[in-house]
Amino acid sequence: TARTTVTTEEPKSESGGLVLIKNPHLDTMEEDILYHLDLGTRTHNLPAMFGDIKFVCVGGSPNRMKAFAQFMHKELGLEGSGEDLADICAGTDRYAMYRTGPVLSISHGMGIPSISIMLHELIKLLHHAKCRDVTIIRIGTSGGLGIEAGSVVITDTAVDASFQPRFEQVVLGDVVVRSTDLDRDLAEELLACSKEVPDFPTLIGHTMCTYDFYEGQGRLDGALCSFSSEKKLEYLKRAHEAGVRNIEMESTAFAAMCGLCGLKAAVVCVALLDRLEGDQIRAPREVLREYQQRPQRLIAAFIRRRLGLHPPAGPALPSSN
Ligand SMILES: O=P(O)(O)O[C@@H]1C[C@H](O)[C@@H](CO)O1
Ligand SMILES: O=c1cc[nH]c(=O)[nH]1
Repeated sequence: TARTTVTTEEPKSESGGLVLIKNPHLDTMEEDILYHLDLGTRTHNLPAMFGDIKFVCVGGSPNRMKAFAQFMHKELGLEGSGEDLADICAGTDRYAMYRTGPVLSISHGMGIPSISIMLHELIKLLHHAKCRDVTIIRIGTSGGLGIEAGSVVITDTAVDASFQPRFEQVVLGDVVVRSTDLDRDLAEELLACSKEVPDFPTLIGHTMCTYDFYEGQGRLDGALCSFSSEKKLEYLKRAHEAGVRNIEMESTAFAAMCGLCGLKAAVVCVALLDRLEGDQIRAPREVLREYQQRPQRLIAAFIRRRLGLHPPAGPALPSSN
């Protein structure tokens, strides 16, 4: 078990747009194998493959991230249908990665351990590839808190299950605490872009990140539950009063790791339900599929705007994700 709590207030040094790697050991390595991505510095020319990437989008499901890359391909007006985009990480089934134009789309699986492994390797990839001025966005799903199902939440602050803006990682037996600040200007820019996709509500709020979908998010419907429905509601209402508008399972680790490495980061998640009204996700699959597309449509509008591709093209997303 962990012994001490060490609070790190590591300053964000000026990176000149480059990705900051805070690991002196990396410089001494002759080769870096990005094992879970099936990529490496000896086996792949990472600057040639990825050097011009400007937008990285991550999300839990491999199919969602493939659908997003295909959608972006069309939105950017690139040649071909985009249906044949290849999985760059096809040699491993841990994560899936697609690129189209300056956009990289990668899956991260469920929960902090899974996204954290992916981010270590992705951030090193961006560093080895000498990428500059990269914006990274998590496009996900979540449980809403006091908001209508289908609403999209842009996170201003990622908080833990005690509503604190921190991410705790056990390192050599000590608990290391890292800040979970996200880029305020980016969140406001995304909110402004949401005016271009007016058919669903978009708001800014705190996002609570938990280590579990069931007990960890105060659900009564898991295999284990040791609390009453009153206690659950009391907890969720306290979260709401603290500014939490949605709950998911990756945002604190994502915010902490990207922030320390100098990446401008945002979290944009759709709410699949209002947790003040229930625990089970009852919406039909078709409805859930359309909900999942909402953050993708918002981010497409944002990327198009950043690239000067205005006004939005607006073709429908494929029905798969
Ligand atoms: O990336 P997604 O939207 O899949 O992430 C949320 C948080 C958990 O990973 C998962 C739980 O259903 O959904
Ligand atoms: O309630 C929910 C829905 C999606 N993802 C979560 O983590 N929680």
